[in-house]
Amino acid sequence: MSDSEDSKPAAQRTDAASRMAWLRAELARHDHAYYVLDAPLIPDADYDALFHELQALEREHPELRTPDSPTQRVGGAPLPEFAAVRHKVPMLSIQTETDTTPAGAQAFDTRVRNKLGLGPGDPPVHYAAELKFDGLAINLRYEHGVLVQAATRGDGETGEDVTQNIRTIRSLPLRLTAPRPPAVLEVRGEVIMKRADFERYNARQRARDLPTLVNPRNGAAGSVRQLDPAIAAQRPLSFYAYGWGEIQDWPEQPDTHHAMLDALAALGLPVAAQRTHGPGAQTLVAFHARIAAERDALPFDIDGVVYKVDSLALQARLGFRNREPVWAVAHKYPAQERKTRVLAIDVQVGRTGKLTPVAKLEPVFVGGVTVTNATLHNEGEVRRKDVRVGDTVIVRRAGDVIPEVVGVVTDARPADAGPPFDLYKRLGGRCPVCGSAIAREEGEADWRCTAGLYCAAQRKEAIRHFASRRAMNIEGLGDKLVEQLVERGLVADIADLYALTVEQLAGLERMGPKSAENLVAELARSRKTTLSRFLFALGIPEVGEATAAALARHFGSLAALRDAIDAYADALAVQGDATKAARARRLQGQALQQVPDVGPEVAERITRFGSEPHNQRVIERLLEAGIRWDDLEVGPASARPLAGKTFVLTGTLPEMSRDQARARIEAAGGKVTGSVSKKTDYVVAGAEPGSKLDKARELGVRVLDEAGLLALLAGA
Ligand SMILES: NC(=O)c1ccc[n+]([C@@H]2O[C@H](COP(=O)([O-])OP(=O)(O)OC[C@H]3O[C@@H](n4cnc5c(N)ncnc54)[C@H](O)[C@@H]3O)[C@@H](O)[C@H]2O)c1
Ligand SMILES: [Zn+2]
Repeated sequence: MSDSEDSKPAAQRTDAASRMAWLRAELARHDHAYYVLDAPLIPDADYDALFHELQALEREHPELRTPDSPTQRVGGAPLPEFAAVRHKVPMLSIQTETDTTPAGAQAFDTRVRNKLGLGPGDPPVHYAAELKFDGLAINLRYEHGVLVQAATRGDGETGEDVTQNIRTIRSLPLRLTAPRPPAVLEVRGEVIMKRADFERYNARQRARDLPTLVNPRNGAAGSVRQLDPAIAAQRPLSFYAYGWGEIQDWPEQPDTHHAMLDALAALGLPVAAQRTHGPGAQTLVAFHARIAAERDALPFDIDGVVYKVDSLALQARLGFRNREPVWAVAHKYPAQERKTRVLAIDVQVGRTGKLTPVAKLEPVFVGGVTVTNATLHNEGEVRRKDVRVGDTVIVRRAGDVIPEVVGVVTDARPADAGPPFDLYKRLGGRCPVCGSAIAREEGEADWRCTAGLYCAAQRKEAIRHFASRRAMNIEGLGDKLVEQLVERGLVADIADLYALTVEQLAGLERMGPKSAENLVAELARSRKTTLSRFLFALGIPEVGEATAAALARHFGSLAALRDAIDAYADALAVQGDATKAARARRLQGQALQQVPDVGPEVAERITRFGSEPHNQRVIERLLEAGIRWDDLEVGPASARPLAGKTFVLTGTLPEMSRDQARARIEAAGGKVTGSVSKKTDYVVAGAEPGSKLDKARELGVRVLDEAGLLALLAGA
């Protein structure tokens, strides 16, 4: 028994022993989730706190340290699906400086100087400083300049062979650029996912209502350890070198860390530009401060900076302790992920009407700011993550990205947690800003408010779009002015624009009487427009310039388009279709879907928008304000071969449904009526026709079968 053990009360020791056992088990559980499954259960900061607590207890009670303690190893077990790679030089961890103030750099310098036996009068030690990337450590083996193998760190001794996946990283040279490369050069560095690539990937997944990546680190680790290289190839990854392993036969090998990195860069390997080297702790303190200021603007996440003794000879003298180099330390920044509690889930209406669930949080300091709201993106995401009111969640804020909830700590769900999130129920089907109906198209991830012309949340955007050059082209109605008009209550919707007076406008910031007069004249001029511009200007979701033009060309007048919308709304409302296919067929026959480029989704969007009473009222008021255009002669004559002809349909056609036949006749300019008279030009008869066929024969009206109708439609 050691003296220290004797001097401690027995009770305290058993407490420590049981706490340490618990910490070991807890850390082992988190290691498995993090390293093997790539699915962490808690934020890194919490993990680090547990880890440091265990380290401190082991320092205090060395006799209670066990060989299987997580402090005695690095990383996690390799996945059995990958071939094992035995590292020639172990891949170690790195010591973390817990003090996040400049004193952290000072403490490292002091430790190094003491170990080297340097006194206050001795010259400063030179250091290299670089970024601490937050990704997955990889060892790249180049033999005679050719990449032959890539391996993960694994448990430090044995990693996984991930060569196939690593080859998909575009920025990695498969061959080094040197006339006489080293016989063997193992390059070590981090595979990461840049923030923009991560956001883009997740946005795409969200739009398709598919699972997203938790954070860039997990994205990188998960992609590299993906069993299917084709999937890995779809995930955009990057690599940065920061070290090396085995080296054979490299005559010009430099003798400092910073010169080694320069040499790696010269060989064509990606090395981050953010690094420095110089004498003493002040070099490190300055670098820590500089990178803290640049952190948000970096294209990737970092969790700190790394300091290394620059001279490789001194590094060798300092050596390793506890599987960590004594000559290096990681100095962290405040965490970008933290735990907190969900107080409520609100729904926000975006400027385009998109409804976004937002978690109201117990305030938490993360990524350098206090966060009280975090986006949950859309209903599908909330359900996949199963976020509920009362839950403890992990919140992430990195760079300038909006804070988001990355996951739930399910262990911590209270008994009285809220029910699974249901956006429609939560809102009672109404927009929380304007009370209009909300809708979501099939296959879409987002719910939307349907009253784009009326909803206060969408006001500014609606006016901006209405006035834009390719819409109503109202010159002088810039963003700043739109803000003022809305904020001062002068304009609530686009129809109000036409009631603005010179006096009202002249009172606004940066508006003289002259520019006020000009704007009123511009507004007056804009009243004369085209149907296509007008439809585009309404900002109907999914209706861009091309679709607006197609609608105008097809229907020729607003009245005709309204009829088509009414008919579509009726068709949508029909209940009791046995199958999806039957419903799709019924809608397909509708006039709206005969417009080029207008499929079922767009037709439904147009219908929702056009049937919304608030929107209708705004359109009425625009017309009352004098907006006008010349209706179009619908289509060139060749496109309307049935103009002026009247049809009656009877019986079942072999291919087309009756609705489809009717829509195609109408699209070609013909008219379909219900009963046969002398005015009827054609009766189209299918199988089991009724009395209409007899009537046609009686009156001598021409009778067609489906083939005959198709020939007419084709203009024959
Ligand atoms: N949330 C969890 O459940 C959980 C579980 C286990 C580990 N972790 C986290 O993982 C980290 C500890 O794991 P670790 O040992 O992989 O990493 P570490 O923080 O101990 O650092 C060592 C690693 O840093 C990386 N690195 C990045 N830039 C470097 C540079 N310039 N020079 C040298 N190395 C650089 C290397 O990949 C190296 O393997 C901690 O941040 C911890 O919070 C979290
Ligand atoms: Zn609304």
